[in-house]
Amino acid sequence: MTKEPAAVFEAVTKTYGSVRAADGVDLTVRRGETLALLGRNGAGKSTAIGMLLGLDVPDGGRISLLGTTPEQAVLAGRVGAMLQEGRAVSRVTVRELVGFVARTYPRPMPVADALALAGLTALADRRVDRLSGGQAQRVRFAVALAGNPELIVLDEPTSALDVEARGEFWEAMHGYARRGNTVLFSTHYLEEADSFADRIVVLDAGRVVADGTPEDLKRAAGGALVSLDLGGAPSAYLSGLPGVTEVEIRGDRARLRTDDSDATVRALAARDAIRGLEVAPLTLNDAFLALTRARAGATPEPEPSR
Ligand SMILES: Nc1ncnc2c1ncn2[C@@H]1O[C@H](COP(=O)(O)OP(=O)(O)OP(=O)(O)O)[C@@H](O)[C@H]1O
Repeated sequence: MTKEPAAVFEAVTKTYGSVRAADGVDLTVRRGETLALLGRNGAGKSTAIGMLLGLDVPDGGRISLLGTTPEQAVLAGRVGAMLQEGRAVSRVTVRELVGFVARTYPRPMPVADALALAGLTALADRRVDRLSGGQAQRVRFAVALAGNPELIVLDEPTSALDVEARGEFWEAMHGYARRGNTVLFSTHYLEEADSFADRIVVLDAGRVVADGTPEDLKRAAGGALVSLDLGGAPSAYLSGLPGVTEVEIRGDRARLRTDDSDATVRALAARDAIRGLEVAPLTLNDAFLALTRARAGATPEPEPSR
């Protein structure tokens, strides 16, 4: 197998009217990794995926896919995709549908392999319009596998699935990834990115704001959360306590982000300010919020009443 990266974005920009949907995206997707593109609604995930697949053209910068152009890679069946919408045809069986798509590619995957990888062997003779939502999604996965792709691109693949169907879907995807293939998926679900990706790239307002393993992201956003009841006492001093990087007051409760929770708690104790104390490690959700909130110019989520 050639050694070029699975995909490379270089200074990619895309503007829709006044919206910068891609604002200088630089990203290299390595072969064999499972990478999550994580971001809020409108962060630019679908735009990046559309350009990667050659469905949309960047205004500036360059994208290469498997060492060639997106168009060439897609035509050769080297890339499979599952995009957000897409209605299954009716009346044909699962096997017929996957076989039909496979025949349109130069070097297809054997249909039995695609069905097995998607966990559909037992459903091969079922009509595609008589499947549950989770099974129908796995059929779309089998269709994406039909060309025997080296890379598969999934735009929010599990957004409509329940927890069990989601688990089955990811099990199928892991079988494909274990063959040394590359998976790029977008998601809003932090837990999904955490559980299934080797690497998470956070997009915000068309920019890459973080890139690393889930653990890297938690570390980059810093430490722990210390929360306590204020008991009516003033709160201005909290931001000056050792380790504290961010203070949030909700009602009578203060939430402190700290990169040295021991020092913060000692300082609180010295002021006799420990009431209802809780110390919790930073979750991926906290890390994500901190990363997307910290961007200059980013629109913050509306905060509940302060
Ligand atoms: N064809 C288009 N015409 C105009 N604006 C667009 C178009 N496509 C995307 N946008 C805008 O570009 C921005 C990025 O959209 P995009 O769909 O890439 O985000 P996303 O991260 O995929 O969001 P979601 O999670 O909601 O799918 C948004 O502000 C969106 O409204």
